[in-house]
Amino acid sequence: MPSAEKKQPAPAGTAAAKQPATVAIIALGSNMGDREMYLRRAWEEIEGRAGHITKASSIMETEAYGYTDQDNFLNMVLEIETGLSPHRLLAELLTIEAELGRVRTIHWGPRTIDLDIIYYGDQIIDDDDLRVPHPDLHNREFVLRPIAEIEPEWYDPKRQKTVGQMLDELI
Ligand SMILES: Nc1ncnc2c1ncn2[C@@H]1O[C@H](COP(=O)(O)OP(=O)(O)OP(=O)(O)O)[C@@H](O)[C@H]1O
Ligand SMILES: Nc1nc2c(c(=O)[nH]1)N=C(CO)CN2
Repeated sequence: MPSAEKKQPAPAGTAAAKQPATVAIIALGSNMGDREMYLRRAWEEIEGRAGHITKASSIMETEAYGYTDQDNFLNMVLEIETGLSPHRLLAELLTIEAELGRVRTIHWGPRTIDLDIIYYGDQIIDDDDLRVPHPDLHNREFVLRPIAEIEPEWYDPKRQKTVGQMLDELI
């Protein structure tokens, strides 16, 4: 896996010095209202409070997966370097979703913005409130394709395959 864990210490005295940065992949999706605006706002908020964005995929229009009777999504992924723990990162993403007006109604239903942690370095987390790598990512072209664009060799520690391999198997 390329550069998933960055161990070099941050300069002493900075906030980031408390914990070495970890490279994480965040998936963004929107299918309500001004979808591009929601992606842009989420991007700005992630940079401001979740970590430093190091790579961004292109924005892709995708048909709804799962609950299909809803509008098309715009999807993309961001690669970030973050000093936050996985649960702190999740808490920040949930706050951003709430601030951008997301209301949970239908499972897998329409949303102004959905933010998922797909990978957090090479960690495997199986808690009630946080599962990483995302448990359904291998079935989701709208997740695999944008990651493959920026990190095709990213190695999935659970499925023991690269993102590129999983995408090839899905399509
Ligand atoms: N990897 C993860 N990233 C984001 N949320 C997660 C993750 N694993 C578990 N969760 C939990 O999922 C909860 C509900 O998520 P959400 O409503 O966005 O699900 P969903 O988007 O409808 O479905 P899916 O997670 O399959 O895309 C969150 O409050 C969070 O606690
Ligand atoms: N195309 C697409 N379909 C979805 C998406 C999404 O982001 N894109 N998110 C879902 C719930 O997380 C359910 N279905």
